[in-house]
Amino acid sequence: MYQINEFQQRHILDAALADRVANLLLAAVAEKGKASIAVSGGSTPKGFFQALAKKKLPWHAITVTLADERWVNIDSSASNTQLVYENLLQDEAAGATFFHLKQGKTCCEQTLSTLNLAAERTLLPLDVVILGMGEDGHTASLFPCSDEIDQCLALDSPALIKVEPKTAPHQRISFSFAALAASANVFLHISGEAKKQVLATAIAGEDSREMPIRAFLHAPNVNTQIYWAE
Ligand SMILES: O=C(O)[C@H](O)[C@@H](O)[C@H](O)[C@H](O)COP(=O)(O)O
Repeated sequence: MYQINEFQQRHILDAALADRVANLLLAAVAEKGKASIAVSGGSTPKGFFQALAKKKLPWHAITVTLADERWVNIDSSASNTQLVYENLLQDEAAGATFFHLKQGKTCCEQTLSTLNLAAERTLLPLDVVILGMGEDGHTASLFPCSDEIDQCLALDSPALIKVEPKTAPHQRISFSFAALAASANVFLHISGEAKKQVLATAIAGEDSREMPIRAFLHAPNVNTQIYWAE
């Protein structure tokens, strides 16, 4: 399932999404004493990150992580971690805990199993998930071109998996569809006409292996809130 929220300008979307997410995080902390959020990298979320960072929230009780990360050093311009440190873990949000997806020297089985245990212990199920979407219909690092696509979408996959996209650079570590879709609050943040067309194509078809975002749009038990601006 999905709902579409359209905004005329990106900064209005950013403010509205930050308000909504702040309320959800606050409610989760009030209920459980802690909250977790997975955000996406890419070029779209910067303004949203900066708006959310200014919210007065009990950030010390909030864990921030990424829906996916590229296996690159934090000083690389391709690092989503760097993007989050520079734009979200600032201002009020500087007090949040960050759960790193790139831990250990290599992205091997041992690294993944340690990471999965730590995620299970500290942040799953995610209270809030913010997804982006690529023009090929990928979301997080659930890439249609990858050999791991079945594992990306399988309901019994581990929360964190290794993905090697064939049409995008870098080895990735990504939350699986199952782990992301287990969140009660899944958002898809996109902007521009091209993404609107991609969304229309995704909505019109069924095959999630072809466009992984479809898994979030069509699953009856997931209500994906789409935030789109011009
Ligand atoms: O690390 C990443 O690349 C992502 O998390 C990815 O899923 C991203 O959200 C989309 O590719 C959209 O990226 P843009 O916002 O740059 O279009």
